[in-house]
Amino acid sequence: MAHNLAQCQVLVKKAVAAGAKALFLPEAADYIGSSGAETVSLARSVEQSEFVQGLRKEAKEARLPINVGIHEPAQGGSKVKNTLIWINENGDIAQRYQKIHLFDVEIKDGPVLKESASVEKGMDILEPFETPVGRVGLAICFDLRFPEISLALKRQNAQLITYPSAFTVPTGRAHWEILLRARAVETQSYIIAAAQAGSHNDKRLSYGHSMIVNPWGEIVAKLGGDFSEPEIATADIDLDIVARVRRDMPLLRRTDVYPEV
Ligand SMILES: O=C(O)CNC(=O)[C@H](CS)NC(=O)CCC(=O)C(=O)O
Repeated sequence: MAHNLAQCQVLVKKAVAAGAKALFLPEAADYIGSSGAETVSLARSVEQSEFVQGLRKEAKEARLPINVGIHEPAQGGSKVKNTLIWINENGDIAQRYQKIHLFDVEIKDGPVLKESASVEKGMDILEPFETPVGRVGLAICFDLRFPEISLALKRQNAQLITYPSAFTVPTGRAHWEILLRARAVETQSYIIAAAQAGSHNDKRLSYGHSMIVNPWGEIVAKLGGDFSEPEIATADIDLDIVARVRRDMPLLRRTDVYPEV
């Protein structure tokens, strides 16, 4: 966790140097455990987490809002929450989202993961909130495969939607870009997808390819999948483009035919 904090501090420096108004870090940026038991044993409350406290300090010193995926202990102690927090420019934790969809897969000759064994599922979509870069809606990684969340966030006037992730390599290769661009086109929003890249331990490898997609579905910034040091992708967020795309092509829902989400 100390190492991950140091990596994130490199990213804060790079974001400040680039003149960024906000920094979006990946899912589970505090650590990736090599087993469910390890993931649970490492979880700390935000007050007790050196990782979170360290980032709060960075945010405050740089006056830079930071969105970051972390683990928190769930009630009872046998599971964790896969949480995404918004640390504002004063260093305060202003928003919190708990991952709704948990990644349970058994892919032939590919990853076998059962997130629900160690993670408690979230029960709520968080209402989008105002930030210096626009109105942000939060979702995490596997949530990307469920357009209902992004549509609900759009209905509540999100202008940017985040998908901090640690995608597996085979599923990332097959689906990452197409899903992110689809969510951008459907919601006519900016999609910010900060991704973990490379090897975590013997068992886990992440796809990387962080991306920022504009409301027309164009990739406006993109990173690779292999790094010697942490990298940032930057893009101008132009809320006039959000307004224009929505005005030029209104996507009026037929909630008389299908349910509203
Ligand atoms: O394990 C942790 O501590 C952090 N959580 C994750 O990395 C999660 C659960 S294993 N990863 C995903 O949801 C990948 C989804 C994915 O790869 C896909 O949808 O294809």
